[in-house]
Amino acid sequence: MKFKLAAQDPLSKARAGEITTDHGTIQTPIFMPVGTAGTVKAVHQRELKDDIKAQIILGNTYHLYLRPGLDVIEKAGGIHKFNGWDLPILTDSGGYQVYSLTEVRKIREEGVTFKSHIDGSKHLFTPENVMDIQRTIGADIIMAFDECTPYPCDYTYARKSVDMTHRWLKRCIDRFDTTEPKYGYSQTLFPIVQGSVYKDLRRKSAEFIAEQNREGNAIGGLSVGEPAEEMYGMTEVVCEILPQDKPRYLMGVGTPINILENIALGIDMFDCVMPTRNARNGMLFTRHGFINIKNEKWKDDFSPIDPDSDLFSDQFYTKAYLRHLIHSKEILGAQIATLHNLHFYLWLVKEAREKIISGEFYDWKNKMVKALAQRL
Ligand SMILES: CO[C@@H]1O[C@H](CNc2nc3cc4c(=O)[nH]c(N)nc4cc3[nH]2)[C@H]2OC(C)(C)O[C@@H]12
Repeated sequence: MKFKLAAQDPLSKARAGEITTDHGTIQTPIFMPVGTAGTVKAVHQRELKDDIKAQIILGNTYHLYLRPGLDVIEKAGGIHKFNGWDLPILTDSGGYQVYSLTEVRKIREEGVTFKSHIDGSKHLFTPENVMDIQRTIGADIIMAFDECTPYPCDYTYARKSVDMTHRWLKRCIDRFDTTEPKYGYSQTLFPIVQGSVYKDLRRKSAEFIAEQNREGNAIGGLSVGEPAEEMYGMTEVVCEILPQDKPRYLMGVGTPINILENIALGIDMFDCVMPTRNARNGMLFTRHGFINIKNEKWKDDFSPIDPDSDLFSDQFYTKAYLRHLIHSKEILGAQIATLHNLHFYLWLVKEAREKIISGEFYDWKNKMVKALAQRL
C-alpha cells in the first residue's frame, strides 16, 4: 500500500492525498461506507460504485467470521469474490464489535472469549487468530486486535487497557509479518491508537504506534459517547505525533460536522454507520442542513428529495413520497434514503478534498459547519 500527499491546507492540518492498493486507489479525505456483513445495507455494489462513487467499503471480522463463516469466504476466493466488490475493502478486527454487540464476554491477556449474538455459541478471539481470520477474509487493509476502551472509564483502567492493546499489537505484528496473503494480492495492517480521553495516555499510545512504522495508522476509542470537543482534543494530540506521510483513519466517525472538523485536524479516512442507519429512520443529511423526512411538514412537499444532488433518485422522487415510504417502513424507502445519505457523505469529502487542493478549505469548512447544523 502506498500513500502520496497531494496538498496541505495552509490554515489548518487538513491534507489531500491518494492511497494505492492492489484493488485500486483511494482519494483522501475519504468516507468508507460500512458494509458490516459483506453488504452496505439496502444498496447494490453497482450503485455504490457508479452512483455513490464509493472508493472503499468496510467489512467486519466479527460478523463475517460468525456468518457466513470463513469456510464459505475462503471457498469463494476471498471477500471481494464473495460480495462482488472489486475495489478496496477494509475490515475492522472485531475487538469493538465484541465490546458493543455481545453481553457475555471476558477480556483476558490471551484474548477475548465471547458468545455469538446470533446463536450463543462460544468463541475466542486472540491477536493471532484475528490476523489469520483477516488473512482468510482477504480485505486490503486490516485492523489490529485492540481493546476499545469504554467511555467513560477511570485513568487506571485506561492505562491498563492501552498497555494491553500495545502488547496485543506486538502479537498482531509478529503474526501478520510471518504469514502470507491467501489470494495473491497484498494486505496492510493498521495499528490503532487508544488512551481514552487522557492526553498523556494518547501521546504515549500515538508514540508507540508511530514507532511500529506501519503503512497507515488508526485512532480508536473515540465516537463512543464522548463529547465532540473531547474527540477533537484527542485527535489533535494524536495527529501531532502520528507521521505526516502515512494515512490517518479515525474509526467510527461520524456526523458530517465531525468529519469536517477532523479533516481540519489532519484525518484522512472515516467510517460511520450514521448515514446508513439514520437513513433507514428517515434522517437525511444535505449541504443546507438535516431533514427528518418523517416530519409532518414534508407531507405534501412534492419537491425533489435534494435539488442540489446529481443522484438519480434524489431528483426523481419527492420528499412527500419518501416520507410516505419511511412511515410505511417500505424497503424502497430504506434504499432511497441510504443512497441519498451515502451520496452526500461522499460528495462532502470530495468537496473538502477539492477545497484543500485549491487552498480554500478553511473558510469553506467554517461556512459548511454552520450550514450543516441547520434543521430544515
Ligand atoms: C456513531 O455511530 C455509533 O458509534 C459507533 C461508531 N464508533 C466507533 N468507535 C470505534 C472505536 C473502535 C476502536 O477503538 N477499535 C476498533 N477496532 N474498532 C472501533 C470501531 C469504532 N466505532 C458505532 O458503533 C455502534 C454500532 C455501537 O453505534 C455506532
